[in-house]
Amino acid sequence: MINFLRGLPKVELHAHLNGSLSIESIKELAEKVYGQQSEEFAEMCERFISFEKGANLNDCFQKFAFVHELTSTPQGLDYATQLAIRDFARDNVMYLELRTTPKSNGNMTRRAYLETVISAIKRGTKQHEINVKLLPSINRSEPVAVAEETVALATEIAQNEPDIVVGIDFSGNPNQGKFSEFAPVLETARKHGFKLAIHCAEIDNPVEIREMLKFGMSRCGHGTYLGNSGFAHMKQYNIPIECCLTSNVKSGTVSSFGSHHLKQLLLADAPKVLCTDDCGVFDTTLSDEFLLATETFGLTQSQCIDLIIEAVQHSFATPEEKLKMKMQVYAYTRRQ
Ligand SMILES: CNc1ncnc2c1ncn2[C@@H]1O[C@H](COP(=O)(O)O)[C@@H](O)[C@H]1O
Ligand SMILES: [Zn+2]
Repeated sequence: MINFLRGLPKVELHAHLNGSLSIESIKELAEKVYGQQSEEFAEMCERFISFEKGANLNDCFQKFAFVHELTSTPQGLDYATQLAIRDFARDNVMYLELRTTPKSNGNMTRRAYLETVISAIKRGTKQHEINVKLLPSINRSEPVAVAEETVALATEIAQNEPDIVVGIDFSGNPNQGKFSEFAPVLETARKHGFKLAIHCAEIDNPVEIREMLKFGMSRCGHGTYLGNSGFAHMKQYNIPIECCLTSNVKSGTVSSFGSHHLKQLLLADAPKVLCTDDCGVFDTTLSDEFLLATETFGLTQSQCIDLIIEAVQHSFATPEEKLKMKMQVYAYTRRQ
């Protein structure tokens, strides 16, 4: 099964750039940024991917600082983006929607951050057989003014790069920030033609979940606490839930793989896509996530193919790109 899954051309719709670097790539990046690496750095890498029993989401969010340090210069960010694309391409991901929060610091502005990532995407897609889109992220734990700047920049840059900048992601620590305060800027993004991928119901917050469902979205990140009525809503409006099994279990929002809500979504025939979230932090790959789904829920090879086709449908790709992806999947299945 694992060889079939590794070879299968896959679609990754939920991947945060700074969370997606494998340990090997982090080491490569550190070599590039800092030069020769110490034993201490190797130990930090081990700590980065190890989770204490009972770890929670807040613990996860602390981990990102480690990578953010390495991507705090244009050179580091450029290299990190290329490495992330290479890692996904090596796992036979044919289409990737990468999301990342533009950050400003003494080395670069948010505009420079986005331009650096886009330039790396353009080179990465020439070097590897992969199509990559970008969803600039709004981090809910930052001020609304930052979100406004991100959406304004995304809107401007998308005029020159309409094939790359296709949507906006709403993410960050769900214990912080209020969705209602970000709704106006997300509405502006939607009016400018961006698709919205919103982290929704990653924790149990019924008031916010209601607000988000009313607001609407193109895709829902996690959806863990939507409950049966929420799942029915998503099915009615054809909004897929981006399921990230390892992320949810390691961050403690789901207690075990067997109790993951993917099971209910499969039973209800509700829209769903399998994703990694942060394959670096959670030490996984998209192929591993599919393997987990086959082992936990008994999915067959043909059901895995159906899930890829479902992801193609829910991607923010053009109709031509979607057709090309389907042909690639069918060509692979014919060779099996
Ligand atoms: C585990 N579940 C999650 N829930 C919510 N937001 C998450 C997340 N995992 C990652 N992020 C968001 O992505 C950022 C890292 O990538 P970028 O620096 O943007 O490339 C994190 O700082 C957080 O804002
Ligand atoms: Zn996420």
